[in-house]
Amino acid sequence: MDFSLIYRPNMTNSDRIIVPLDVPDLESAIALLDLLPEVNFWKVGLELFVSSGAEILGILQERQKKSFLDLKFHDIPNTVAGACRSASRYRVDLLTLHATAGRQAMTAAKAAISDLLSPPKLLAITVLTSLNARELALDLKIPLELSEYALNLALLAKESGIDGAVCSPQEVAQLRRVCGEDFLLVCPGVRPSWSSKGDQSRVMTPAQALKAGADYLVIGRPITGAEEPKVAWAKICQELADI
Ligand SMILES: O=C(O)c1cc(=O)[nH]c(=O)n1[C@@H]1O[C@H](COP(=O)(O)O)[C@@H](O)[C@H]1O
Repeated sequence: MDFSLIYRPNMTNSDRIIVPLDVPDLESAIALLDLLPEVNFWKVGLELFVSSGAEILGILQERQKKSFLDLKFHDIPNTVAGACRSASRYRVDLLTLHATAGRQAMTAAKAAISDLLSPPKLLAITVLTSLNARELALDLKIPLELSEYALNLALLAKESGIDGAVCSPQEVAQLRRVCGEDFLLVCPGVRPSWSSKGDQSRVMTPAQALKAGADYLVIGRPITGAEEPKVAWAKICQELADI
């Protein structure tokens, strides 16, 4: 099913790409912002936040960029709720927590930010895109098909009042069908045909992922690890302009 023309019609397809600042320090992050002024949506994850703190979030705001704070909270309800409230202080657009923290943690997280003027949208991580079906069954002992497990976690998040989910492009069509149009679906695990998978397992190309119903694509190393990041960015935007 092709959802790409139905969803978010006021956005260009390049507005749907989120580039992660997966770098070890603030200087490298600023260098990437300077190199890719075309990118409007950036993700700050564990590597940069742990090394450099929140300063980058202020810089993104000054530059009028959208921001996704991806700290993947996974703890007891009281702690997850407090972390979400603290993170909301940075006025980020998106914030992640793990669906496997459970219903109470997700409900508490939502409640903890509901009185804020413009709270971030909360996204629940379903099944990390680096995992494959074999690892899920043999190592993690999850007795469900991977796609069924991802769907269950997304539905649990939705029932708990969470705004959307992070999932692999391989599950996004099913999640879109079941969770509906208003549930935000963000897909990492996106690889153009000309790039390598690295540690990602469940991948699709940018065009396939958008057509399958993703709202946003997180695309990192194919752009930031390319010899010429600007060229890689332009190539992906061109591929998406053609769908
Ligand atoms: O929450 C995420 O963004 C995330 C969830 C997931 O299941 N898989 C995943 O790769 N990510 C993040 O998405 C980005 C993917 O980067 P690349 O593999 O370089 O494209 C990284 O910053 C990961 O932390």
